[in-house]
Amino acid sequence: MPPGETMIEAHEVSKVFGTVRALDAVSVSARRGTVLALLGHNGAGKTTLVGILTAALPPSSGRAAVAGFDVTRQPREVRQRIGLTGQFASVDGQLSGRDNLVLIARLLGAGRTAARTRADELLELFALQDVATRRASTYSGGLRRRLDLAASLVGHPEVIFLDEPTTGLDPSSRLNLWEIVEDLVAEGTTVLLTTQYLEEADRLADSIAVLSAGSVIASGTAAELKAGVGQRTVTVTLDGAADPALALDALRRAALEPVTGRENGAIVIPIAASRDIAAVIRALDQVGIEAAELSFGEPTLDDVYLTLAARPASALSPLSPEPAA
Ligand SMILES: Nc1ncnc2c1ncn2[C@@H]1O[C@H](COP(=O)(O)OP(=O)(O)OP(=O)(O)O)[C@@H](O)[C@H]1O
Repeated sequence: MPPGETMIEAHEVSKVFGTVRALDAVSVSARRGTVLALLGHNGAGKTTLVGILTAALPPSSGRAAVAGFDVTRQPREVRQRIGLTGQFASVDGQLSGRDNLVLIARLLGAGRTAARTRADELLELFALQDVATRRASTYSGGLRRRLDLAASLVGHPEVIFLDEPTTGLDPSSRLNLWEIVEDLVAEGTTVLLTTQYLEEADRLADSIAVLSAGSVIASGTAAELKAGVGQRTVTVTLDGAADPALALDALRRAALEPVTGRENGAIVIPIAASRDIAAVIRALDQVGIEAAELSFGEPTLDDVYLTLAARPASALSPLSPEPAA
């Protein structure tokens, strides 16, 4: 399959459990070698969508395909091409890390020698050699996640589903896992990631879909989402001798809209473009004020999330068009 091929696609997928509409006409897609992140509070529908895309759960309506195979009509082909981690973990705590990987390779049909070779490759890739013969139940959280991810890769999947891969990990284990995911993606693996950590989506995801009560309420790149709700700002801290009123006046004359910030009387200036940073400095310079400190603030995904969460459900609409399938 050539690069750029759509590897994950859900088109108007709905799922109804009795009276609960867990998913309502959800459309998402991801191209080969990219990361799609699903964000959403508990109960938003992330697990249900992952269940449908992994051919574990039939959709009530709509269609979904993974690696070009329809999840309803070709579930076997789909399952052969995917790896699952997280809430779907298949690691047996009573077995060593190595025996887990060998067992999975054998279950996937590899011969004894090939299974051992694959296990050793993965132990090396995930730096698990030193603990390879220890029971998995004795592993730390970080080691367990690495083994879990290694287990999902035994069959060389084209698409992997990472369900909250770093929840509960310390910062260095989290970073380590992010680097592994980035390497896999660089080699062409496609990743669907569910996460509660906006920083994780920001770092790893090429595109993000925000789910709320079964609907996609926003989608796009992290930058697009931030531009949709966030506001870039310049924050200026004056030194004690400078007159804040004079500074505010000068900034207003430069067609800027400064507000006095909450901390240390700092002045916060919303800006539309990078050139406005220069306008801030020029305006202050013209009245002989030098900023003691000047910082530039990008909206964060947290801003996006908080803004979306604050909107009444009736006002929710996608911030940007769905990425083309
Ligand atoms: N088998 C089921 N039967 C009935 N309702 C279900 C079933 N599975 C999920 N739901 C409901 O569907 C909605 C979406 O659940 P889902 O587990 O997909 O959300 P989620 O975003 O994955 O949440 P979490 O982060 O808690 O796993 C919830 O209201 C949930 O209670």
